[in-house]
Amino acid sequence: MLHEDIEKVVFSEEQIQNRIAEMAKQITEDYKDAQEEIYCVAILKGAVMFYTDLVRRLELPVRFDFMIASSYGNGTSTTGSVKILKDLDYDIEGKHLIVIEDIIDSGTTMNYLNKYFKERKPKSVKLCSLLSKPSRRMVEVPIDYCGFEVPDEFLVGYGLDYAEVYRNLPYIGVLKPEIYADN
Ligand SMILES: O=P(O)(O)OC[C@H]1O[C@H](OP(=O)(O)OP(=O)(O)O)[C@H](O)[C@@H]1O
Ligand code: HPA
Repeated sequence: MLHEDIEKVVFSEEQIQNRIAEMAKQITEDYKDAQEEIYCVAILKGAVMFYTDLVRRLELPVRFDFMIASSYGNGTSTTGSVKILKDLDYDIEGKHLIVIEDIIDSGTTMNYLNKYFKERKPKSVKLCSLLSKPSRRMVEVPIDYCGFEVPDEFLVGYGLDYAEVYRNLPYIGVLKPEIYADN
């Protein structure tokens, strides 16, 4: 039903947590002289697990904000159109922004959101993504902090869903082929 649907584990819970600790150390170091709050924006829903694990390890004054963006529907490839279902709560003009994503795949979502953020004139914007799938990229998206590069496989777990299921797995894996409705 849940674990039984997984063909293989790609990143274990331990591998994910170890990498997040390294990323948090790097970000803490990079912003240690900022002397202002860092606005950490999660792009939900996928980034929920990564966000909470990462920010609790940042030794910096952080402000939480959340956007909900969606473009995948129930399939395994982007629809190409990004819907913002929830906007930022704060005015980010003149602020340091770190955008926190679970995965950059085709790049469509972040390409769209980058333009949106830049129009709001933050002091700086950096992108932090746990995963990057470079072989699927349709638009270039610079990633400042990347956890792991992954091959061209549809991944689930640790926030990543297939048709809204499997987000609560503590590891990242690949589903058995018979699970996909579009197979
Ligand atoms: O680089 P891309 O091809 O745009 O793919 C990346 C985006 O896809 C996923 O979101 P999704 O639209 O599935 O919404 P979700 O976060 O609610 O799962 C993921 O969380 C990223 O935001
Ligand atoms: O591999 C993926 N898995 C789940 N959601 C995604 N959104 C973009 N790529 C993926």
